Amino acid sequence: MKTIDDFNFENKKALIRVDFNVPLDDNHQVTDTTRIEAAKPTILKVLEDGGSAILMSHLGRPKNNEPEFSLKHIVAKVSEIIGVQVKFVENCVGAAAEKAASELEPGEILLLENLRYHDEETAGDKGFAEQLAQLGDIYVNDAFGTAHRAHASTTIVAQFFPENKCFGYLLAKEIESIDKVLHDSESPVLAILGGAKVSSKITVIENVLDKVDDLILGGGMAYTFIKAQGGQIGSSICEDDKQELALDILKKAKEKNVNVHLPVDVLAADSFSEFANTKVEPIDKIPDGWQGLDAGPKSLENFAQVVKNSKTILWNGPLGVFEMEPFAKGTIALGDAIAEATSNGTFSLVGGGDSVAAVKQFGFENKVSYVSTGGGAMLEMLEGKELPGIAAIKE
Ligand SMILES: Nc1ncnc2c1ncn2[C@@H]1O[C@H](COP(=O)(O)OP(=O)(O)O)[C@@H](O)[C@H]1O
Ligand SMILES: O=C(OP(=O)(O)O)[C@H](O)COP(=O)(O)O
Repeated sequence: MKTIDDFNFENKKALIRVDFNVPLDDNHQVTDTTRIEAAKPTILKVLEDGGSAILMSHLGRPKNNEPEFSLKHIVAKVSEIIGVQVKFVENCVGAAAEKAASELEPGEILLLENLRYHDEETAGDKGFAEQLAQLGDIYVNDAFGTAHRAHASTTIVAQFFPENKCFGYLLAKEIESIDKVLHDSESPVLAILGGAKVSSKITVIENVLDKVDDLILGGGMAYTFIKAQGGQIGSSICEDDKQELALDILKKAKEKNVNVHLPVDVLAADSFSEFANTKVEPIDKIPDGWQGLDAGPKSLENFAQVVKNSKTILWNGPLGVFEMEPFAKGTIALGDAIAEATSNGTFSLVGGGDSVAAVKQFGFENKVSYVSTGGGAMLEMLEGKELPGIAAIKE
C-alpha cells in the first residue's frame, strides 16, 4: 500500500476527501477548527510538490439542500488556516465542478459544495463516485471522521484510482494511534458514550461490550435506555424504534459482566434554549413538556468514581448540550475527572467533532492523552472492524 509520500503531485490534481464537518454557530461561523487544521499537512504537501488540491467534504446531515449546510460558509476560515485563498464551486459534480477543476493551476485549492446535497453520496452511488473521480488524478482520503461510512466519496470513489490512491497524513496518523491504544490498553477499560447521534451509535455498543469493563451511557444516548426500562423521559431525545435493542444491550452487558452506568438524575429544561427554566429531576421521572439537557449532580458523582477507577478511557459524545452555558456543567465535570485520572497515569482518548470542540473549549485538550478527529469512526475501530474508507485504500 502506498502512502502520500510515495506520490509526487507536481502538475497533478489531488482529489482529497477531508472531513470538514465542523461545528458552526447561528451566524455560520466555525466554532472549532480542529478538523481543518488537521487536514493542513496533507494539503500543503500537495501544494509544495507543485500540485493543486480539490477538497470534498460533507457538512451536517442536510435533507433538502438547506443553505445552512453550505460549505461556502467555511471558505474564509479554510483560506485563513491554509494560507491560500480557496476557490469554491457551488456543486460537487457536473459542468461547473468540472470546469473549476480543469482550470485549477498548481498551488491552487478548490473546495466543492457539500457532497450530501446529492443523495447519491450517502447511497454510495457508483455513477456519482465516477463523476467525482473525473475531477482529479490522484485520490487522497484524509477524512478519518467519516472513514466508517461506505459513501461515494469515502469508499466507492477509490475504485476509479486503482494505482493512484492513498491515505493523507491525518488518516494515517489516526489509524496508527488508535490501533496502538486498542492493542496496548490496560484494564479496567471504560467507554463513555454521550452525544446526540443515538441511532447510528447505539448499534456500535453491542460490539463494544467485548472490549470494555465499564460503559457510561450519558448525554442524549441515555434516554432511549431509560424509556425502554419504563422511565418517563418527557420530551428528551429518544429513538423509539431502538428501545428493544437498548434492552438487549443491557441484557448482554450483564451476561458479559460489563457494568453499565446510566445517569440517575438530569438537569431538565422546559425548552431547548439557554433561557429555559431548569430543574434537577430523577432521570426516570421527567415531567411532560420537559427535556433532559445535562447530567444531574448525583450522576456526575457516580461517573467521576467510575472514571477514577479506570486505566483506559475512551470518550465520545458530550454529556449535555454544552454549547449552551447552563447545560455545560456535566461535560466540564466529566472532563475534569478524566483530566485528573490522566494525570494519575490513566490513558484517555477523546474523539468526535463536537467532543473535541468541547474538550478545547473547556481547556482539556492537553490534559487528555489523545484527541481524535473521529467519534463514530473511533468507536467502530474499537469494535475491531476495518472501516470501509480504510479498506478501500488498501484493496
Ligand atoms: N441530552 C441531550 N439532548 C440533546 N442533545 C444533546 C444532549 N446531550 C448532548 N447533546 C448534543 O450532542 C451533540 C454531539 O453529539 P455527537 O455528534 O454524537 O458527538 P461527536 O460529534 O463528538 O461525535 C452536541 O451538539 C450536544 O449538544
Ligand atoms: O462528525 C462526524 O462524526 P462524529 O460526530 O462521530 O465525530 C463525521 O463527520 C461523520 O458524520 P455523520 O455521522 O453524519 O456521517
